[in-house]
Amino acid sequence: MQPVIKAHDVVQVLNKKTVLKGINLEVPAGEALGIFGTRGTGKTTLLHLLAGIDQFHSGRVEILGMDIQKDNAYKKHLGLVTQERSLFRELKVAENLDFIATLRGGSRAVLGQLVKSLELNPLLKEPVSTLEDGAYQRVALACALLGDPKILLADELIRDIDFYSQRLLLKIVRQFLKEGGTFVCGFSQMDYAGQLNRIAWLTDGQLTFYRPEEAVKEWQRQFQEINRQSGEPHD
Ligand SMILES: Nc1ncnc2c1ncn2[C@@H]1O[C@H](COP(=O)(O)OP(=O)(O)OP(=O)(O)O)[C@@H](O)[C@H]1O
Repeated sequence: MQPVIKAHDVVQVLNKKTVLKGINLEVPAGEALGIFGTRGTGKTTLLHLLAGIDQFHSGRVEILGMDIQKDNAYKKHLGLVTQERSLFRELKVAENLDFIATLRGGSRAVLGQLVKSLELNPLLKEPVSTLEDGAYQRVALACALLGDPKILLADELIRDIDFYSQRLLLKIVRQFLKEGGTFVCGFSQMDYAGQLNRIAWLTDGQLTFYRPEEAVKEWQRQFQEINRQSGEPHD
């Protein structure tokens, strides 16, 4: 079967710095792929390029069989949760949801279902600017899933938020995957690797692929190596 996302030799240069140095990636339908990397390795850069927010320097990306530099139609099948808050801050939660549902052709039934499953009812009248991080991420995920996307891209979906919101968000992502969706997320805390099918580890502008348990082992190995070099105890 044709991968839903395919990147070939993608290079991105930002401010004269080559951030991505030849990304090759194939994501099959239904996969939960994590793009892992420490701070500033280029996870957001890669996700923004897949989402069509930023043009890239060279290479080729196909999403749902479309060359994204030539055909924009793939965007209606994407949902995106950005790392920076990108909803309308001064609008209420309900107004954000209504606006995005209208823009993306999301049905009232889907909107109602997302409000229920992400437990947004108590938040509907709140301005987005007042939400704490976990509540904000629940609204952001609802907005991304309006319009029934086939692919969900998310940047640090559950980092540094309350445990209850984390569990709700992961539950909805699992449901999205069960219904045939494809999930690609950037993350920087290896604790979440077990939620994913495969890890694409971004180092020095290139990806290395691991099974989640292998990635965890490699992370522990690197951690111990750093401790060893700095004279700290191993465990
Ligand atoms: N618009 C830009 N102009 C110039 N440099 C940029 C730009 N955006 C990002 N960078 C640089 O590109 C590199 C990768 O940044 P990016 O935000 O993609 O990393 P990241 O892995 O998502 O980091 P974090 O975990 O901190 O979010 C960093 O060195 C960053 O400073």
